[in-house]
Amino acid sequence: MPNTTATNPTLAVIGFKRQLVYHLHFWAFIAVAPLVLVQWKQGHPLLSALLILFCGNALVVIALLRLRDTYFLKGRLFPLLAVVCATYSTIINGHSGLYWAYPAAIALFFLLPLKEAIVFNSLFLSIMSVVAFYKFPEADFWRITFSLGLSCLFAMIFAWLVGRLQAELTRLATTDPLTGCLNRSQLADILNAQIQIRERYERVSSLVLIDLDFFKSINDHWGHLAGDKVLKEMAQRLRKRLRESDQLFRIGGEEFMIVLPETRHKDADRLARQLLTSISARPFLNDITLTASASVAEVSQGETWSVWLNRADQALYQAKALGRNQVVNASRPDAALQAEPLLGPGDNAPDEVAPA
Ligand SMILES: Nc1nc2c(ncn2[C@@H]2O[C@H](COP(=O)(O)OP(=O)(O)OP(=O)(O)O)[C@@H](O)[C@H]2O)c(=O)[nH]1
Repeated sequence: MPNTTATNPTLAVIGFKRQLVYHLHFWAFIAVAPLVLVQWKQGHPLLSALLILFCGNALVVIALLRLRDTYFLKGRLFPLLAVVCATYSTIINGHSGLYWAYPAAIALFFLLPLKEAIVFNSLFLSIMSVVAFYKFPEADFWRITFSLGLSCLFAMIFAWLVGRLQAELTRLATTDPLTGCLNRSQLADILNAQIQIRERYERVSSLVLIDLDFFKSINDHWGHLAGDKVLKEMAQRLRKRLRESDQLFRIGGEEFMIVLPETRHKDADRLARQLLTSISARPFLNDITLTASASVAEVSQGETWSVWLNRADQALYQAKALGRNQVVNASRPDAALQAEPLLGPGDNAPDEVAPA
């Protein structure tokens, strides 16, 4: 099965799950395949048939993962068949069948979503307890119930912690630690999703780029730590004005990007102007007056995410070249001529940045 390096955290998680499914099916097949014959020879054709089903499913999943890098039913058939085989084997074989209940219960936590695995395992544990109660002496019934229950509990704790670790690592890999905004790792995926909505449903999205003006002079004048605090406050001010569905990225030192789903350039342009006003209207850290430049680009038919972003980038460059503290709309070919400066302290030269 392909083991390529993932290009973003989401793909890394998907790759991890595929590897897990592959190894579980592979080693379970190796362990269980000989039992088909053993059970057949011992005169248990039904169990032998169930094991054939289990091995057949494992083989198909292994082949699909090797050849197409995909599998079906989210790997649910494996744990389902495993618990059925283990239960039936315990009923007809006694202790020698019971040994298989332990790996089956643990596999449930590896392959199913946590809540589903807990429900499924509780059911499995109850059935196995009933079987043990009728099949074995009372002391064994208690031993089996507690040891199987403890195995399930350990597996559940492990799966829960791995899930939390995975979520935390994904959060760390996809967000900027300073501002909490998304970083560039998700950029292509999120822009591509908007492009697909545009192509499929003809619903347009826009993106806004915002870059603080003369930010270098803030660092030079007030120090890097103050610069960091300004960036944090900037993200807070932007976030305050955005909807839940909008996505805020920090894509460069003092450059932010906002993806606005289902938003035409006219509305995006209005929002960008309001955002620039919210930046220039009130000093940062109570003292530092700042302006920003922005560009707006509505996604066009047939363009790729990099072309879309590049259009916005060019427009932002124009906004800077035209004197900053303004919005340039990338959708208009004559955007440069129509850019309108905003009122505010942005007319300051870099060395004029001073306490308000
Ligand atoms: N404090 C702080 N500064 C940063 C961070 N990332 C980038 N910078 C600074 O941001 C400044 C960006 O400078 P420039 O690219 O010249 O841009 P600018 O001074 O804003 O000028 P214009 O964009 O042309 O208006 C540099 O001084 C960087 O060191 C950061 O995380 N924290």
